[in-house]
Amino acid sequence: MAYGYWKSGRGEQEVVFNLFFRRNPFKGGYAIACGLEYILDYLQNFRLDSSDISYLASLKGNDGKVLFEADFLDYLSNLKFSCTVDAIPEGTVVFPHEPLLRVRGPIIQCQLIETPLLNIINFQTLIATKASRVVWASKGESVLEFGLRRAQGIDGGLAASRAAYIGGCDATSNVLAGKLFGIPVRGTHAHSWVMSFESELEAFETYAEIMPNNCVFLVDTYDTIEGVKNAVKVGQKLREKGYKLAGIRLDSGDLAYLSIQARKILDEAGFSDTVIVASNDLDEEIIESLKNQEAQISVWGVGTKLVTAYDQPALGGVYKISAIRRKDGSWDYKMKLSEQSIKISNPGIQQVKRFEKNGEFIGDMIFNEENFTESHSYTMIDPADSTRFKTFSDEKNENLLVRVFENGKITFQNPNIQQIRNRVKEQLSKFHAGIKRFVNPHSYPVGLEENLWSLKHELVRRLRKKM
Ligand SMILES: Nc1ncnc2c1ncn2[C@@H]1O[C@H](COP(=O)(O)OP(=O)(O)OP(=O)(O)O)[C@@H](O)[C@H]1O
Ligand SMILES: O=P(O)(O)OC[C@H]1O[C@H](OP(=O)(O)OP(=O)(O)O)[C@H](O)[C@@H]1O
Ligand SMILES: O=C(O)c1cccnc1
Repeated sequence: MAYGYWKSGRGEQEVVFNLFFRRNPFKGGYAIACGLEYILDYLQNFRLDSSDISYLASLKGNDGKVLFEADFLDYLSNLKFSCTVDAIPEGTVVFPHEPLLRVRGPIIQCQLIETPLLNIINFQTLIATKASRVVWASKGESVLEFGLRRAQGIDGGLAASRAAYIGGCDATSNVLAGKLFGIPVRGTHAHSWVMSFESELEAFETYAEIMPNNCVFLVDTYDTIEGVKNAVKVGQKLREKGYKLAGIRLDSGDLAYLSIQARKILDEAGFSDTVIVASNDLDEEIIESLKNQEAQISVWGVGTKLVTAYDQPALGGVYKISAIRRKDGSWDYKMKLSEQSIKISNPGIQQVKRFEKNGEFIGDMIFNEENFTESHSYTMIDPADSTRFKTFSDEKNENLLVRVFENGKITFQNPNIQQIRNRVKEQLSKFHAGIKRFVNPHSYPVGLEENLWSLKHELVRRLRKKM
């Protein structure tokens, strides 16, 4: 496509693209925007070096001839990224059809970055959302991300650890993620530690001698209840030396039943401060169920199902063109038609206003920034049902998209990972709890500002007539 735009003399034509998703992941009521930091890094380093150009020069078409002419490759080797990018900051709660990113600039450049942008945002947004659900299920108890061993490759594992921390996990067992992103690292020990000794007791005792301050014993290698008793024996020795038995970990069997039994044994031996960690294919639904069963677990180790987003392995984010600059300087608004109304994209230079009343978010309005004036009162229409509308008068509001890249430079100070994680917490606390429930969540109102709604319907009529 880039070659086509260049060859037809349209490569520099100014356009606007929006990146958005159409459905909340996990049949949930929201998503958490994540991945902007990677995007800014990518855009800042965007270039094709000589090895890229040589590779492209070697590509042949179906006729066996060289695919790209030398002048085009020359153009590519001199290409500097000059688009203007607006984005919703990481850690913001977002909803279907809201542009998470808006890219404006020469069509060749906007197009070349489509796949990287989608790759980064789709994955990290998905994992941050999954993490926030797992954390919601844990009701404020600690969630440790244990996913690297089953993550989608090393780079996927790294990005997943970052997104999981942003989504609300407290720490990761991925030490590289700790080093690179400043995420706290935590972990216990594996069955192999126990199995490498003659007995479980000897394994725990040796561990306690070496790391008396970090004893969380995995008790299920042979028999969980016997394992808890062994942990208590070592705990008593630790106590005599002035240390504490920090915890035990359950990794198999009925986690509700075993945690209740383990709690009794620990309490009776005076270890009421010793925490019970659980792991084993946990996700938000199992955690919710275990809590309903009054499981005595206070730290949750969650791996595979979190970092692979097991029940929905991809967010369906897309990148659609929504405006093209005409020669006379005006915008020609664009949209994609579809038989399915959910797939009809929105036209315009889109921005999102989030309204707030008494500390609670009450609705988001997508509007066309061109020909838009700030006022006291706004009306938005439900895109799925034009008879439903919502009016906002004098309510506090905020435009969600901010300028992050302009004239080849980053123009936005991305907050540090801690601040992004705090933003998630703060944002989630301002939405009605109904959007967070797992079954049939409440649908938060997101509408089209009335002029954008009219523009969209006028365009649909015109496009359908043309066909
Ligand atoms: N009380 C419970 N209620 C709901 N789910 C549970 C409960 N206890 C454990 N689970 C979950 O059920 C699944 C049990 O997995 P599985 O059948 O592999 O059993 P296991 O005891 O782990 O066996 P193995 O010893 O082979 O690991 C896990 O996802 C676990 O988190
Ligand atoms: O279940 P997840 O959510 O992915 O959490 C991480 C899992 O990885 C480990 O299991 P593994 O079977 O690899 O055993 P190990 O502890 O003996 O290494 C750990 O014991 C957890 O069960
Ligand atoms: O217990 C742990 O620390 C652990 C287990 C599996 C994966 N990561 C960490």
